[in-house]
Amino acid sequence: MIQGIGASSGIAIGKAFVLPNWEWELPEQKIDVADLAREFDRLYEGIRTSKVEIEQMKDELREVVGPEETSIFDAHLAILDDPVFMNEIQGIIQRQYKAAEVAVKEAIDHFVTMFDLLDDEYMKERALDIKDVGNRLLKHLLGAPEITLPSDTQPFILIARELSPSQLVHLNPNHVLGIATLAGSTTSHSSIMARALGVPLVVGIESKLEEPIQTGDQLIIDGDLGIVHLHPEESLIDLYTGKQLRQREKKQQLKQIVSVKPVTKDGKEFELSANISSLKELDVALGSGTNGVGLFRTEFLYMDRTRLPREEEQYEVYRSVAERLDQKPLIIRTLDIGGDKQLDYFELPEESNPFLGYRAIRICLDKTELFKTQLRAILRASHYGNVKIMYPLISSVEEVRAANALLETCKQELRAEGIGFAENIEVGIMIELPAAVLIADILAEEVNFFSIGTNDLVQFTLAVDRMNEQISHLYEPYHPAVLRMLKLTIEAAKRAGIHVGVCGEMAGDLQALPIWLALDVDELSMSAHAILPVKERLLTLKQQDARSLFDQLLRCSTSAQIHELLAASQDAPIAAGREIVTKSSP
Ligand SMILES: C=C(OP(=O)(O)O)C(=O)O
Repeated sequence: MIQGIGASSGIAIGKAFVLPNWEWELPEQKIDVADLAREFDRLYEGIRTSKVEIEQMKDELREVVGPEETSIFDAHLAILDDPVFMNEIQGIIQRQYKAAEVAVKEAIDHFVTMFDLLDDEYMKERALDIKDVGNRLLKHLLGAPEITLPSDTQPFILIARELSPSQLVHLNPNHVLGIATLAGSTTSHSSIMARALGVPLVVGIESKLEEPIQTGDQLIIDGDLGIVHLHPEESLIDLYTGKQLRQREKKQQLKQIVSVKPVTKDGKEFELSANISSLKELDVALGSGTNGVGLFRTEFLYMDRTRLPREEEQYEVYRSVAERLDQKPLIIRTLDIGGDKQLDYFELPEESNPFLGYRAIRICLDKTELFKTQLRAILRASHYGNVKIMYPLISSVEEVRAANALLETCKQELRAEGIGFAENIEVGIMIELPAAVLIADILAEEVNFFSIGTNDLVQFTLAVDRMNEQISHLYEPYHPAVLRMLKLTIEAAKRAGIHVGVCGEMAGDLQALPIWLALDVDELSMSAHAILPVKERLLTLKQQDARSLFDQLLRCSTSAQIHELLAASQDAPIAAGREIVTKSSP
């Protein structure tokens, strides 16, 4: 039995598939003269495979959007035939005795830097094309870093050192029964994605691992207790099979409340919405009777690829989600990369504190073309549903105004082009920084809604890196300081009369429900799998009781006391007046 940390609940029983090393390592040593011919053969084979892949994508896209939109692929094919690009690569191999992948990487860097220096949008676009094609070629030369199915194509339990969000987007939840990682934290974006996909996940097993797990080993993953069982006995497998069955029955039973309104016993109604990061998560959300999408993490559209998605590609996805939601609200969060969300083709600077660094709205306000491309795509999609825009990581009014000014420019462009969009599209912000909480009253004057990002808000309030396993015990959503942050934000929104939701992981935590009830939050947006369990508990609660409980929570001086009160309220209906020893409210 290996004790780790449960990061996504559920049970998986099956065989291990151990992910080989993911690193793209470029060979350092030079090649021998005798190997020159072999390097050229590898290069030509890589080019051939890349061309076949591009032709296939072109055919697939032609069927969906028609031949006009596929010209980009012709441009990419032309680069692979371009004598200047190819001469550069061949020259590096021939004259400097470097391996084909090194030569390709150096040629990409050379042309991209050269084109980027020219103050010409067309050439900058060409630089992106070169990066895209070059990365595809590199992928084939180095061996594609994709999760491929084990050869017997049986569903498996994935074992990896750590999984990045961009690696997780490759996963087909039908093939992956569960995941265990040697490192990792429960609040990383990979863990959030695993929960969204409904895949059981245990992280941080490295220190307890006495023997390495091998592909083919029999395993049980218990995402609820954070345990991995290696080579379990038959009796244990039987025990877990029974537990798995009961969990499935519970899920079935919860389906009975899909169309029941999420209203407390004394009439407080919540909007229960889903967080999604891809179209595939939308099905689960719709099957859970979601009120809409309270957070579309669009950065995942930018992953699993070799270049930035174009306006048309983004528009197609946003429009498709908006249409499938059929006038239910769709809050699209603009690009939130940085921190643990990296893009292979978009090199972010090395930073000592990436979570405090060049990320999210800061990148968008710097790379305005990139931002405008996304804003245009969202605006165009707004013509087809109830779409709203949300900016992440806002720390000041200036940022909101700068983002809105770019939005206005995009609107003007679309008007001039005769393209339809929702003129009065609502704009909101994430409240995830203490600075935003403290000026929530001022920010509320600038926007239509707030959505509280508790994941980052906890991280920044407590100065605890959400990715750092060593201090994960300090990452405490039920810290008295966090409760005060939530109260300040929600009260500011209420005073200003704007809509306020919560879209961090706390929104789907059953324990936190009385807090939202007491503070009168409008919307809770969570992993689609959490919607029905949250609704089930909500139906048993009373807002009036939650208010009394919250008064007590505010008087707690420690997180332990807060947990104790919340846990007690979970075991029994909230008993107003249940007291523990607390200090008086400041
Ligand atoms: C929802 C949030 O954003 P992220 O995607 O960073 O988890 C949050 O911080 O609570």
